[in-house]
Amino acid sequence: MSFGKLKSARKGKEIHSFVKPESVSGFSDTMKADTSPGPLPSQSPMQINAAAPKNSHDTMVTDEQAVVQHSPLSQASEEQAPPRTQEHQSPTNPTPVKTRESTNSVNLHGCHTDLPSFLEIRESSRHGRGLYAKTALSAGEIILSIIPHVFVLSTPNLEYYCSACAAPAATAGLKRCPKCKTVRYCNSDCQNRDWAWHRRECNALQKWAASAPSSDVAIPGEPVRCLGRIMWGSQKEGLDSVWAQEIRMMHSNRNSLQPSAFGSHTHLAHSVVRYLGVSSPQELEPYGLKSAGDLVDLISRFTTNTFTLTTPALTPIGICVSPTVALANHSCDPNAALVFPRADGGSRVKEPLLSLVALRNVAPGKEIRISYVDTTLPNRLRQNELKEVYSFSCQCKLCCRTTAADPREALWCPKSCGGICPYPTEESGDRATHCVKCNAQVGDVGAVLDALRVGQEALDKASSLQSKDRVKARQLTTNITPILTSAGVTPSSHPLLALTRLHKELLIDSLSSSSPTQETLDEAVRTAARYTAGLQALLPKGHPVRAVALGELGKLLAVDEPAPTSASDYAGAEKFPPSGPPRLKLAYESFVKAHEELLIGFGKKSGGGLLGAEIREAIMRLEKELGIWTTGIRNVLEDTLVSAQRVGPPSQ
Ligand SMILES: C[S@@+](CC[C@H](N)C(=O)[O-])C[C@H]1O[C@@H](n2cnc3c(N)ncnc32)[C@H](O)[C@@H]1O
Repeated sequence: MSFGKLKSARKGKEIHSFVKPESVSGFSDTMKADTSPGPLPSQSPMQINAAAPKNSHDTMVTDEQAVVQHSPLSQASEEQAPPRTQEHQSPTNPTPVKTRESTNSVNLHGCHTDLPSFLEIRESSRHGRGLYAKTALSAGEIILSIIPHVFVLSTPNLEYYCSACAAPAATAGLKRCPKCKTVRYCNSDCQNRDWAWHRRECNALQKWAASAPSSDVAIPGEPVRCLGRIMWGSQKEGLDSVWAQEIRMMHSNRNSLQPSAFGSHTHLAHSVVRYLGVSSPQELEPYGLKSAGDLVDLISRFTTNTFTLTTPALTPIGICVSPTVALANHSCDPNAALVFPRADGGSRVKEPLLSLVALRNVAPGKEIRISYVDTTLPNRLRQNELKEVYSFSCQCKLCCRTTAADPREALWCPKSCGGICPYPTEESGDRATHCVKCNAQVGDVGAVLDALRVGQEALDKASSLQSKDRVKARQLTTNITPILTSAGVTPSSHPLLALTRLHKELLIDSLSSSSPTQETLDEAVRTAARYTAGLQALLPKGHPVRAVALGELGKLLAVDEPAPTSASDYAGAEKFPPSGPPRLKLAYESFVKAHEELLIGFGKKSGGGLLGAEIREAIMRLEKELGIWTTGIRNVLEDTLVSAQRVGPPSQ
C-alpha cells in the first residue's frame, strides 16, 4: 500500500485548535481591557474580618517557607505534612531562619458550602486564608469543581464563544443578541439561561456603544463588563445572599496597593461608573456600596481574585471570579492547578466548570497552592508581578532556592559536559560564570549579556506585533532564536523559552491559514519539540501546560505531510522530524505521553478533559494506522522474500 493512500486515510489536519499562548488558569490581567488575560494589576491585604473572624479554635502549623537546596526538577512524589518548625531562607538573606507559622480554622458564616468535606479553610497571619487538605489527595484528583460566580469573554472572543456556557461556536455559528449585538449564544436555551444576567448588561452595552467616540472602543473591556455582572449579580441574588457575601468576603489589597496600580484602578472605577450609568455615590447603594471608597475596595477585591477563563487547551478566552477557588494561595511550585476541562462535552448548563486539580500527592494537613504567575519565568520576573499585582513577596521553596543555577536562567557548559552555568549578571563586578558541574568558565560574558538583552527586546516587540503583523513578528522570532542558542542559552531559559513558544504559535497560525509547506510544517514540529523539551526541564510531569504542549507536538507530527521524504530516507535517524511511519510513530508516542499527563493536569475523573478525549481518539486512529503500516511493510517484505525464493539467487 502506498504511503499516500495510508496518509489520506487519516483524519485531516488538526492544527486549528491551538493558536494562542496557553496558560493555566492563574489569576488574570483584569486591568488590561480588551487584551488576553495575563498577569493582573494591584491590590492590598486588607483584613477581611467579616470573612475570617479570629474566633477559631484549633491551631496547626503549615508549610510554605520550605526548603532550601531545592531543584525545580526534583518533585517529591508526596508532600509531607509540614513539621512544626521549619528553616527557610529569604532570597535576600541566605541565612536560614527558624519560622513557625500557625493557622486557625475560619468561621465561614454559612458561605462556601460548595467546599467538599475533605477540604477546609484555615487562616495564617502571613498568607491570610487558604485551602487545606483534610485527607490525603492523589495526583490527578479533582479537588473542586465549581461554576464561577461570574465570567465574561474577552472582547475579541465575544464573537467566537457562547456568553452563557463559554463553548466555542459550532459550525452553525452563534446567535447574536439582537438588541446589544455584542454577546452571542449557542442557542435559545443558552440565551434564556443568561438573560437574568444579561438583561441589565444589554442596556448598558447599548448605551456604552451609543456614546463611544469610535468603533474600536464600542464595547467595554472585560474588567468593566465583569464588574458590571458582579454588581448586578449582587442585586439579582440579594445583597444579603450567600452569593453577594462571598464576593464581599474576598480578599482586598486596597491598603497596600502599589502606586503603579493607582492609575489603572482609578480608570477602571470611572469606566464602571459610566457603564452602570451612575451619577453620584448615592446611586451605588443599590449595589451594596455606600461610598466611592467601597467601589475602590470592590475593584481591589476584583483584581486580586479574578482569574483567567481558558479553553480545554489552555487558550485564554476571558476572565472569571469564583470566591471559593480564590481562597487558594500562591506558590511558584504549586501542588494544584486551575483548568476548565469541559469533560462532559454535551452539558452546557454546567459550564464553564472550573476544576482545581491536584498536580501531585498531597498529604493531610497540607495547604493547596496554585500559581498566580507563569512559573517558567525567572524568579525576578515572578516576584515583580506578585508584588505589583498581589502585594506580596513569594517565599516558596522555588523562590528561596539556593542551588547555583536555575534552569530558567542558564547557559550550557562551554565544555559541553552536560552541566549548566547560571546567567552572568550585568550588575556584579565579577561577571564570570562557571559550569556547576565541571567549573568550566564561560568565555565571552559580554556577548552573552548582549544576546540576552537583544533577546528580551525581540520578545517584547514580537509579542506586541503578534496580533497586528504576524509576518514581522515571525521574522523577529526566526532571527533571534539562533543568536540566543549560539550564545549557549538552554531551551528552558528566559527569554528563549518564551520566544520558542511565540515562534511555534506563529508557525501554527500560518499552517492553519494556508496550505502548509513541508518546510513550515517541519519547522513547526522542531519548534514544538524544543518548546516541550524546555518545559520538561521546568514543570513537573502532569502540569497542564506541559501536557497540552505534548499533545500539540503529537498533533503537528500527525498532520499529513505535504511532501514527505522518499521511502529510502525513512530510516534516516539523523533527520528530525522524520517522514512517513517513523514520524507517525513519534506522533503516537507524544500522544500517549500527553494523555498520561492530561489525566493528571486536567483530572483523572474528567479523563483529561475534552483534550484528553481528543487525544485518546487520535491514539486509537494512529494505532490502527500504524498497525496497517506494520502489516503493509511485513507484507511487502514477505512478498519480496517469496518472489526472491521463486526466482532463486541471481546467476553469477
Ligand atoms: C486570591 S487571594 C488568596 C486568598 C487570601 N489569602 C484570602 O485570605 O482570601 C490572594 C492574596 O492572598 C495573599 N497571598 C496569596 N499567596 C500568598 C503567598 N504565597 N504569600 C503571601 N501572601 C499570599 C496575598 O495577599 C494575595 O494578594
